[in-house]
Amino acid sequence: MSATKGLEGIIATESSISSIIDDQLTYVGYTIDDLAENASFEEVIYLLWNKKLPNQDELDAFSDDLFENMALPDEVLSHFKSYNLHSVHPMAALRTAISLLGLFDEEADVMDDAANKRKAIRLQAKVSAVVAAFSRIRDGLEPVKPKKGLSYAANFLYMLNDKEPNDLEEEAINKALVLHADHELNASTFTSRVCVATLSDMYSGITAAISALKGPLHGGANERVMQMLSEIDEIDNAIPYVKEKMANKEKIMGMGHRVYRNGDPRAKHLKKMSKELTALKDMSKWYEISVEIEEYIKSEKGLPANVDFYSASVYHSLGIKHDLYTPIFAMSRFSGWIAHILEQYENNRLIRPRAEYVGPKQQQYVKINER
Ligand SMILES: CC(=O)SCCNC(=O)CCNC(=O)[C@H](O)C(C)(C)COP(=O)(O)OP(=O)(O)OC[C@H]1O[C@@H](n2cnc3c(N)ncnc32)[C@H](O)[C@@H]1OP(=O)(O)O
Ligand SMILES: O=C([O-])CC(=O)C(=O)O
Repeated sequence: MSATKGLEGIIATESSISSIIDDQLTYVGYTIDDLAENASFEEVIYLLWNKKLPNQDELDAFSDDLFENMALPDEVLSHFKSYNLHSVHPMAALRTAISLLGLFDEEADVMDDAANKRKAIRLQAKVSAVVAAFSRIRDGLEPVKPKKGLSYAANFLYMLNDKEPNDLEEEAINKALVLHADHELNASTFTSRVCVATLSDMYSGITAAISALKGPLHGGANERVMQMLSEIDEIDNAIPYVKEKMANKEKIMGMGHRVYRNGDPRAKHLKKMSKELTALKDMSKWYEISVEIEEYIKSEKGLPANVDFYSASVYHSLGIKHDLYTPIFAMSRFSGWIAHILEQYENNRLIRPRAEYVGPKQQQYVKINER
């Protein structure tokens, strides 16, 4: 037995949700390019959970169901007033709030298909309200209730800003949500599957996944990309900055990928959006600095930009606080995690790989006073 570091290249499960083949990403067989150009996030959630696109009636009913389930229990809202929101990361707050929501869901531990589908809707609906409410309460503002008739993307911005977004802002968030929804067996999705393969409940699987997404090598990279862009600040500083980072063996956030070698197919959509939005908001320098870094790292290390790289300047141009970038990623990825949790339950077996033991052997216990 010998170990494969980071499980690189190991096929750990079968799945019919999303695939990455020859650097092409598909959800249930639809290319990400097709979906990014045409689909609403609600259609994508439906697709991932039902393995088919909804017709108009199905979409209307599904969207209504999401809307009806967005309200948060008062206890979840009031718990945000019980600690210093300025001293915790919103991903930690999200992790706790979702776990807390489970305590108010009478079906949390009911494991049949129908109950799991109802919990799926509740979780997907409420996550956007949790992220928006956290941000508003942190700013000393009252949470805003969702508005009937708005899309999932528009409702999130409405609950966040107490203002309906314009078409371009709604389109940008919708596209970002579509692009981040699922990604085969990434670290957080794998985490959720490992968790529920013990027949633990959906809230536990999602809470575990949030915990994995939070890390800077995964979803946490998008916030750090914006931190890097802010530190660089001027285009002339970009290359000296990344050269110094690389000389210190530090990673450049938003660059590189375990699976894609020639480029992440989602990045070009975010790059285009970043170009358009930053130009419109008179913030082109963030796009230009990003391009400078991308080209330099590509030529020096052969590493492509990943999905986190251009999402940073997109969210910045929408006026979103930097530490909400990873929670927005989570909002989208809830749909993929839930699809994988449902798929795991459908054909479950405990996930329990082996470790190659490399520690000392044949040791003899020595009494404490003789050590
Ligand atoms: C949604 C997502 O999760 S997308 C990924 C988000 N994460 C990031 O953007 C963080 C920055 N990127 C990284 O840390 C990595 O590229 C990962 C974690 C995404 C993939 O990691 P791995 O597949 O394990 O690649 P690994 O870390 O082994 O890198 C291979 C080589 O490329 C280098 N490398 C990889 N990514 C980077 C980077 N971002 N900056 C500089 N060098 C890098 C490594 O130093 C290593 O070089 P070496 O062979 O000379 O030692
Ligand atoms: O697949 C991965 O390893 C990381 C990633 O891009 C994602 O989760 O979207």
